[in-house]
Amino acid sequence: MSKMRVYEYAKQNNLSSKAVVAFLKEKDVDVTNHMSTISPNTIAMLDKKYKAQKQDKKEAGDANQTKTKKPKQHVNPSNSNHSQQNNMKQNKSNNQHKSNTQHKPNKQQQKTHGKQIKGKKGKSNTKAPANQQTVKKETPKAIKYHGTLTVSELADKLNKDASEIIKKLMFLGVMATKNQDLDDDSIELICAEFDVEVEKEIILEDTDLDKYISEDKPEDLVERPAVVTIMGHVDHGKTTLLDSIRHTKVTAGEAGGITQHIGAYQVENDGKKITFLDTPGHAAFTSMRSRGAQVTDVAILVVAADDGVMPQTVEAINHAKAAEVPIIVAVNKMDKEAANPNRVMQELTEYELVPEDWGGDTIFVNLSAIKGEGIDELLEMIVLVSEVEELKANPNNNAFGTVIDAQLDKGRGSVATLLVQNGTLHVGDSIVVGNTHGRVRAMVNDVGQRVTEAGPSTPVEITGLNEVPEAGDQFLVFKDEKKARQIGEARQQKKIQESRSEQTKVSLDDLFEQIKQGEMKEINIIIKADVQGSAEALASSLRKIEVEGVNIKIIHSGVGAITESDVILAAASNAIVIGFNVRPDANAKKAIDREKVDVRLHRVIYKAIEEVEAAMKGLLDPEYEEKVIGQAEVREIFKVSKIGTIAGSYVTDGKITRDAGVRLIRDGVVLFEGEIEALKRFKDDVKEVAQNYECGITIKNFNDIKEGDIIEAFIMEEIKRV
Ligand SMILES: Nc1nc2c(ncn2[C@@H]2O[C@H](COP(=O)(O)OP(=O)(O)OP(=O)(O)O)[C@@H](O)[C@H]2O)c(=O)[nH]1
Repeated sequence: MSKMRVYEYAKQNNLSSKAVVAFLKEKDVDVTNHMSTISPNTIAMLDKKYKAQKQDKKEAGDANQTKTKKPKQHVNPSNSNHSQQNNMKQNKSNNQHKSNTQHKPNKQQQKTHGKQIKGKKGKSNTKAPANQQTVKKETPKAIKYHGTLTVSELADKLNKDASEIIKKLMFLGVMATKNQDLDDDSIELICAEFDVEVEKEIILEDTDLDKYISEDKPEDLVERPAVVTIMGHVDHGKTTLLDSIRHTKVTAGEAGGITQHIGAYQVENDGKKITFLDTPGHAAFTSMRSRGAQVTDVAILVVAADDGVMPQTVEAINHAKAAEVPIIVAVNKMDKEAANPNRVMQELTEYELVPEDWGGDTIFVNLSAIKGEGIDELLEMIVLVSEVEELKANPNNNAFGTVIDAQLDKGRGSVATLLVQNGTLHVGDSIVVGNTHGRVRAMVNDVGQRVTEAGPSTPVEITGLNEVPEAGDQFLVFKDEKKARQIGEARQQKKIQESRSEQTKVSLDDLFEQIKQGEMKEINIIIKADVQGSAEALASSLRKIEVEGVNIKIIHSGVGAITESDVILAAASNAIVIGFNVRPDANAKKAIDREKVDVRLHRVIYKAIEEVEAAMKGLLDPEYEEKVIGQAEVREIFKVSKIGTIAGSYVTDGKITRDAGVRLIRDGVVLFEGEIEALKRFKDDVKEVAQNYECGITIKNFNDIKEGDIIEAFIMEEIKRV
């Protein structure tokens, strides 16, 4: 038992600090006020007094609870008299066991409690005075809540101890901690246990943009252009392809042929438009998706014909698959001598991308981005796929969509490229964008022309927002300017609040809880390993783990360090990353912190498997390792009859802390291992003593200390898995 302050003890035991201080003073313990520190001995003394009392309190409390549970009994005089008598009887008999000195502060405490009750409820005279200290607050008849409640929040509402709720939950077969959210059913069950009516208030989130999106009737929907993202391995030609498409297809003569880079552009093929997002690569694609924005309809996977499938090719495939976006394979650099499109096709079959000629359904287009060959065919195929996908929108609705890019321009202020996903955006529209708002002042299209409106799948750069939104933010137009302002401001507020309460992603430690609560039936895992063989071995062993009702889904596996892109994919897909003989690189480490992604590093396959399996079964205990934090040399011994042996010591190394574990070492042999009872500098209790300082140490339940002994202090540290 370590030391604590009076108020801590009082709080833990539901007592008033005043009563505790009074009692201790009476016992000649040196305390002045609620901030005074009390030693383990004193705590033991207090326990002796109050824990015994608590038992009484509990019994009396139980009797009382029955009363409050059934309100009818309240008004039944014979009943209440009966219980009064009962309680009085109990109290009397309890007091008989106590000495006079104990009796006194007891009374004083009753008085304080009595006052509180009177002040709050004004009902104290309906209860027996001797019983007042045992009555906490009454159980309410009904409670209301919205959203969710944690165990301790529910306890507060019911005027109960969290432990009582935890106990009830245990009986219901649910293991819960104080800070755990309860689902509606559990809240209802617990309240039923206490005879409390419960009502969940549904508060509509006024800040949710979805709430304001009006549904379109099927007859109002018309075809819209596909939005395409180009992905692939480094240097396989993504940028060249984007440029090539733009130059061959952007209508000549528009804005003098000068193209603007606004983050997206549109081309026309056979009278059909296609929108290309201008940031190639899957990181941007997935970071948008992780923010809830699904903008891409079709993914073009660029694979260099002379290089074949490379690690980022695989990543891109997995990112597109995770987003359930159809993939068209563009086999690039066909002009090169070493081009081998068959090899590319062969390699991609492993990833379930099988060309139609080989019995699959993936479209492959051979091209040379640099020469502009095969571009037309690619565009045709995109149109084909988008027709199959039946991409539609209602141009007559209020516009909504996603921010593609945004920045602060010295002259123009906040400048944002928006992709309209539904409706039509007009100059002058009142708009909420992410957590900011404003009025569309001016709109410029992808070829630098000023426009007054932009329909579905059109990218436009707008000015007029109060602040700079973020890529991936959603926007929505409001007819009413005031409403837009209100919602924009409310969202800003909400964002501030949310950034305070940390977002949590799946972690192995709470996996079991989530599985149990039915939140998750599938566990997404990303594997990174040093060699392909181990990645495969790990993946296949993980897939074999069988825990009822849960599936493991390997959404990506690859060779090499854990990268930022892996982490972003994990965050977007609520996945856990397992690193086998690899480490996160610097950017990935930052992303892990930022995105709160659970990353587990292993060197032995079966350990990784065991860990996931254990987590799935809810057995994941934190692992601890011992860390020696300091040593002290015993220089003098004081024997005090009440306390035992005090070792006057000198800290030779590190530090000694009051809550550390200690070992007594004599001539290199460990004689005893235990806890510190008291750590003092002169007369004061201290939390820690640093190197080169003297101190007095008493060891709990151990007095055989001699001069020259070494006291070693150690702590148990949880092993960080990352
Ligand atoms: N021969 C040939 N070279 C090409 C072709 N397409 C791209 N390249 C060349 O390949 C190199 C890489 O092309 P990029 O378009 O920059 O590749 P990327 O995929 O955008 O690369 P990152 O932006 O680094 O990811 C450049 O030197 C291009 O000129 C092609 O069709 N044929």
